[in-house]
This record gives sequence, structure tokens and C-alpha cells, in this order.
Amino acid sequence: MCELEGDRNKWAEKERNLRGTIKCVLKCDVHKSNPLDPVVLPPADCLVSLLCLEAACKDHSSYRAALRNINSLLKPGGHLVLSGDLGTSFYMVGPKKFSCLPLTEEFLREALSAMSFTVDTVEVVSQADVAQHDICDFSGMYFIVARKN
Ligand SMILES: C[S@@+](CC[C@H](N)C(=O)[O-])C[C@H]1O[C@@H](n2cnc3c(N)ncnc32)[C@H](O)[C@@H]1O
Repeated sequence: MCELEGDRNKWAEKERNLRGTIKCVLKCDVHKSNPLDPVVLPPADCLVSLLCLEAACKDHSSYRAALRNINSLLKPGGHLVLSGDLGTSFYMVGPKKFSCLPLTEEFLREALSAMSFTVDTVEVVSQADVAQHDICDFSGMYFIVARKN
């Protein structure tokens, strides 16, 4: 078996395990004070949000409001894992163009601190170190782990 095939099998197995642990899929609107409305869940230990808030929010104030809304899903001491693109103003899905809120690391740190999160780690990968493509105008990617106080 070649190395690539081994990696593929490993990822396929991880995906099977992940799918096996999903109990249900719910609709989510980060602009609602309870994003899962009408469903109410007990506060979670950990919340993962990937490439979502910058696509859903038109400006910094709606981003802060959305962050407050998803924060309500998390228990005190719980972790927020936030990841996405920096500096993106658009992304393509096939021929369709979607607008996106360009973010900076400084804004993200400040918005999380203002929400009383403790930012545990921030990793930024510059666009030059990620595979080149023309489906969005990102300048980099961010990976943040923050703790709710
Ligand atoms: C760039 S896509 C990323 C999709 C996926 N998270 C991923 O990483 O591949 C942006 C996503 O944000 C979702 N989205 C847009 N507005 C939203 C909102 N108000 N609440 C929750 N999700 C929203 C879209 O449905 C879309 O799936």
C-alpha cells in the first residue's frame, strides 16, 4: 500500500468514527439568540465553528452579536474552537459568488476578550503556506482555542 492510500484509509476511518458519534443534525442560525431555536440543548463542553461566522455576518457588530449567540451554547469553562479565513471578502461555490466579512487576528482576539473568553491558542497560517486556489481572496487561515470564563 502506498503512503497516500494509507493516509486515505486513515482519514476514511476517522470520518466513519466521527459520523458514528453524531447523534443528530440541527438547523442553526447564528443571528438568533438561541442559534438552535426552537431546540434547547444543555450547555456544551466544547463548540467548534469552522468558516461560518465570517460567511454569516455582514459587519463587525453582527459578528460580535453572533459570537455572543453561539457563546450561549457553551457552559462556563467550556472551549470554543474557532477557525476560518483571514481577509476574505468573497468565496466561490461553483459559479456562485458569496460575500464574506474580512477578518483580522487583532479583531478576533479583541472580540473574544470583550466576550470574556480567555484565548488559549491562536495559530495563523499565511496564504503563501497554503495550497493556491482562486475560489477566495483569503490572506491566511486562523485556528483559535478559547475558554469561556
Ligand atoms: C464557507 S461555508 C463553510 C461551510 C462549512 N462550515 C465548511 O467548513 O466547509 C459557510 C457556511 O456558513 C453557513 N451560514 C451562513 N449563514 C449562516 C447563519 N446565519 N447561521 C449559521 N450558519 C450560516 C452556510 O450555510 C455555509 O454552510
